[in-house]
Amino acid sequence: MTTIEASGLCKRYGARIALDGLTFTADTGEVIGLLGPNGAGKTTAIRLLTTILEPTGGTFTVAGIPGDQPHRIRQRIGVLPESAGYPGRQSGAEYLRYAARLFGRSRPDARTAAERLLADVGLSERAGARIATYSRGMKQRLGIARALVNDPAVVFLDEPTLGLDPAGQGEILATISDVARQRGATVVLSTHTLTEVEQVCDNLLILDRGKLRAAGPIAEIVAGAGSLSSAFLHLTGQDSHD
Ligand SMILES: Nc1ncnc2c1ncn2[C@@H]1O[C@H](COP(=O)(O)OP(=O)(O)OP(=O)(O)O)[C@@H](O)[C@H]1O
Repeated sequence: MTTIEASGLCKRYGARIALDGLTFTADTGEVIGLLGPNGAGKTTAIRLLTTILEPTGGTFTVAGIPGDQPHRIRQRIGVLPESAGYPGRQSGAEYLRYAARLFGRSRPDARTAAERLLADVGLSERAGARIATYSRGMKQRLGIARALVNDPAVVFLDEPTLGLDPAGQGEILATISDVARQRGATVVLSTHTLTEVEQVCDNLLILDRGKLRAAGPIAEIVAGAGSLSSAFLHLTGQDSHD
């Protein structure tokens, strides 16, 4: 089932075009990578699809809901923004229980949901510890759990592995795969790390300076270029640094 449809999506800031006609679809259970160098338009695309920004052109639907109904879309999505802040004095369990209550869960339901989500992201053992004592990777996993609290159809993760060591990165990537496979959610993963894309993404969108340079299964994008890094260099003129 198609869960995201974007057609000619544009965002302008005065004379600057941050996103220039993004068109793609994504399906249930798919991890779709949004890849591109700095300034490519990845965060802008995520902000448009999550209804934080309004497009200056084009149309989209998320979870079958048209983009002009942002309140309904927000009920059906989960988001881990690029730089999420956390209340350091709360425990992970308190934070998730509160988030579940915001979505209208009863107190016992919120407790059960928080416990399950903490287990899903491998944080059960630290559930009662203050978030201030969590590592960066643990905070990111808590952020993913927070994004799942309303059982979303589509989850948007903006550079979730930024600043993590390889072990932390691996844990996040495993969590992302689980979200797509076990929950059947669509995951939109923004990154500029090619190895990450190759490990978890089914399909890929390569953006550069606001324009979509390639879209489709990784194997198709790699075909001809020999490797994803060669394809990336060819499409964006930039080295991938990994
Ligand atoms: N509020 C804004 N006002 C003006 N220009 C903006 C604004 N937000 C983004 N831009 C510009 O739009 C372009 C796309 O930015 P965006 O943040 O979407 O890129 P990105 O691919 O997420 O980059 P990064 O990997 O550095 O986060 C950039 O040229 C950026 O400078």
